[in-house]
Amino acid sequence: MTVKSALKMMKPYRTRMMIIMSLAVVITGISAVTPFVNRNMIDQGLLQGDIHTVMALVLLLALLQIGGRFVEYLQRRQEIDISNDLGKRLKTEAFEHGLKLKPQYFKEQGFYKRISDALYDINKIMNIANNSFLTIFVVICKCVGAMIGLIILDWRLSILVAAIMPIKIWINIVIRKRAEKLSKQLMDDNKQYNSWLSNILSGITDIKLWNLGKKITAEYEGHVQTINESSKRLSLLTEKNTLFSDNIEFVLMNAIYILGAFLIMGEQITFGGLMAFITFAAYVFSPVNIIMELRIILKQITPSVDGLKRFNELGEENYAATLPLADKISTIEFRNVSISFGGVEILKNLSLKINRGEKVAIVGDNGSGKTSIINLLLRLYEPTEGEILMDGVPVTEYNIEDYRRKFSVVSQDIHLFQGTVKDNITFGKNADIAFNEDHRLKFCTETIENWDKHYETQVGSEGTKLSGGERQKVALLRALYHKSEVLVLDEPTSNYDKESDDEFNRYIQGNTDYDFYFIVTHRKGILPYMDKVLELENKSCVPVSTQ
Ligand SMILES: Nc1ncnc2c1ncn2[C@@H]1O[C@H](COP(=O)(O)OP(=O)(O)OP(=O)(O)O)[C@@H](O)[C@H]1O
Repeated sequence: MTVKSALKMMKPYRTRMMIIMSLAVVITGISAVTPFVNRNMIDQGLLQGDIHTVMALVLLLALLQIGGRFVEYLQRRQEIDISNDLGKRLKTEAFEHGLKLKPQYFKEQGFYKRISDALYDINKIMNIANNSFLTIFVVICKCVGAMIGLIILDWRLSILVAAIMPIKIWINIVIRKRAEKLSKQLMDDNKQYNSWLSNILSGITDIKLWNLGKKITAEYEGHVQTINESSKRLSLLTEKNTLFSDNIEFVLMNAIYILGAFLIMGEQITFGGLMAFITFAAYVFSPVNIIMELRIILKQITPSVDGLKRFNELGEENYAATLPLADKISTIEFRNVSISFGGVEILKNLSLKINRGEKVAIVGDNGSGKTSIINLLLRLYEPTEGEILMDGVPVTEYNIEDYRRKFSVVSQDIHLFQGTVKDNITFGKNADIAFNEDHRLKFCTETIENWDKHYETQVGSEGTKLSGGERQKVALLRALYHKSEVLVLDEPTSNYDKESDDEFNRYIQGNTDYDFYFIVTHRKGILPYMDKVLELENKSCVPVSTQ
């Protein structure tokens, strides 16, 4: 993360940052003053047997301590607010960016994996904020304050304290390098686990049917074990850092005692001065330790910062275009369109032109590329070569949301969201469902009206409470409810019973609600009602008779 991008990220929090820094100045003052009060309390109070001075200075020390803690609390509050808000912002932005990504990025890794990887990276980065990254200002101020106090108390002992710093920094550099490597390993382990889990979650039924439970559990255990080992190595590294730092401090303290003893004997420092020095040397060390640990944490998040950067750089679909689409589309054209997957060509040089009012069926063998044509039309796939035009303009020049608004779609793989049938049809619009009056749709609406709760029936997770045919009927009603110009149906009746299929064909036959109809089908009954039937053969389309 560059300093520039970090500063840009913190821009909305300028006021809060100012508050944090002002509070830091107060803490610096308290840190600088406290050692002197402590020394005077010992020299002029304790050693002189002056109880009044002791009482007064102890009270002053208590006030400084309580005041300092309260200021730190106020500061921490600001920090938590910033961290929460920043976390929410980053996650929401990543989620929104994820939704806008070009569909090609979900081919190899599904949406869940892409998003969960990005959210994992954000959580890692936010770790920094939660580990009081902002407090670094305060910590530095505190350290500087205490250092000034120590120098005034005794410059010779202060040199001893300062001499230890390069050793601590050197250890830290070594540990940081290792931390970066281990963090990358932990991140890769977590991402692999996420990928595995997203694949498993969607296959629970098959896991049961094929008795894969034991195998999957063993795989799960393996993933958890790998992650545990990586995080253990990382945690132990932090512990090693603490171990070395503590021992160095221990040696230093003893050196201060010895040098301090000589200084007291030479009457160059008072007893109270030495005690105050030793107590407040810790004021210097604990901030230095925090800063060093933060440097390690910074290294730990480097792979996540890089990962998030790569995610943010993935291209989005065209949401920016302002080129208006005609209210009524006249033509849709595929011009020399080819598409390949992993070097395997599925469609080659496909050209076709559909005019307004035409009903088009696409037929062909399994895997011949019918759904690919639909996905190209819906801009879920991009042609490897050639282009698709709407009213003579390449579709890529239109704003993606405006473009998709032109389509009412029933996909081959229907997804229903958890909720009621009505939720799934209207997407939360509180309007009445008026299909009931359309008699041509009775084959769909009657199915739903026969249920106890009609449109209020719960569909279950991914629509599992409904049968395959019922799901297709709900999906058809959804497409019709959000009526637009182009009706796209990809094997919409593959699970229908014979009667419903016939009714559906009759519905399409008499229907003029849409300007364009694209129907992918293996069922021949609908073909006589189509204006054009295109058969996919040898990676291209050939018109066939509609009879
Ligand atoms: N996202 C993808 N990544 C890789 N290969 C793909 C992808 N989408 C489609 N294919 C491949 O392209 C070919 C055509 O697939 P498509 O779904 O278009 O066929 P289809 O004619 O609709 O088949 P079906 O009648 O079985 O539904 C298949 O061999 C499929 O494996």
